[in-house]
Amino acid sequence: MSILVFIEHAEGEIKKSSLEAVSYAAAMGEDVTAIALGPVDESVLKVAGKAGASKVLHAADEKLEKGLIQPYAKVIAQAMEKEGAKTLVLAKSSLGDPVAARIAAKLKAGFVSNVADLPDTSSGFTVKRSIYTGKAYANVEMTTENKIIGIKKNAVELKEDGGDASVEAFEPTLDDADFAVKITSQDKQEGEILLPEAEIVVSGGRGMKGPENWGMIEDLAKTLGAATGCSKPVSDIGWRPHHEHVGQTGVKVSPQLYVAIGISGAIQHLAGVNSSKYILVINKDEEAPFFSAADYGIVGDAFEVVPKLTEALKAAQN
Ligand SMILES: Cc1cc2nc3c(=O)[nH]c(=O)nc-3n(C[C@H](O)[C@H](O)[C@H](O)COP(=O)(O)OP(=O)(O)OC[C@H]3O[C@@H](n4cnc5c(N)ncnc54)[C@H](O)[C@@H]3O)c2cc1C
Repeated sequence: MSILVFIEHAEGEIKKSSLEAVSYAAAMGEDVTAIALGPVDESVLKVAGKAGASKVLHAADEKLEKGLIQPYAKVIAQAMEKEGAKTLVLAKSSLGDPVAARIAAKLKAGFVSNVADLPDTSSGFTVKRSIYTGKAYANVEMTTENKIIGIKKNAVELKEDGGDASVEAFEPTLDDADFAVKITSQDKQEGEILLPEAEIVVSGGRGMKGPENWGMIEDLAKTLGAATGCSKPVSDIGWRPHHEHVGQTGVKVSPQLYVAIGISGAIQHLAGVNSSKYILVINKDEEAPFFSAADYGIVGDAFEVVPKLTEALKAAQN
């Protein structure tokens, strides 16, 4: 019996969070089949093998190009039935969660999202999910035969030592009613790294004193290939656009590295960043609360530290 993993792709690549989901399923010790929807090159899908999938089902229909909840749920449920898969694993995402909820209703499956560790099967089937914006864990027992597990970003080690997966065309049964809801257009910020997807985020707070000083944040971000973010007051005052505001009431990020510059570390800000793998804090006040959430800290004036850091990184890159 195999585990099915729904993999999302964008701009000709499988999303890293989906590859983490494949690695999670492979670590469960069963054969892993992945499923990808919409047009994408076969060579891209083969990469799922490195993370642990033996096969990728590809429903290449152009109508599945954009992530539509209803048809996606139908296709993935059909794939589960075809493969005899009782477990579906997918990355927790704005697409994955509603698709999973719909499949759960269809297949009478239990669904737990934001899972951060492998299931404990010593007595029953219990998964550990991250709650309270990463501040605590809940153990959840799943008693249904069909199970859906949504994986928290950055919680699982990505396996990269497998071979290529085989790719098999998958022809689902769909009808016009499945496409009753259409995405008519999608606008994306151009030329920037999107904050929610970024692997590295460089954020500035009120300690930056004014918008005229953001050049050094942008320079550091560009050097690191990072997206830029900010604290709420910074966007409230209009120093930075609102879509950069990180925190409880803003964007929640889960990058590999979050660099917080001149941000105090209020609980509402931390709520948006504590899923980051590593946090580096630069603050001139050694008592700033952010230091207790940091993996690395530099106590110093941002106006001295940041240009030196950027310079050193540029020198190291050359
Ligand atoms: C309901 C509610 C929701 C909220 N939601 C959010 C949210 O989503 N996101 C969010 O960010 N906030 C949110 N807030 C606001 C939050 O409580 C804090 O007020 C805010 O995060 C503080 O922003 P800051 O750290 O940029 O500014 P400050 O608290 O003013 O901190 C500035 C920091 O910069 C440091 N500093 C000053 N000069 C320098 C220098 N030269 N070099 C280095 N460091 C320097 C200071 O030591 C200080 O630690 C919310 C508040 C409420 C009540």
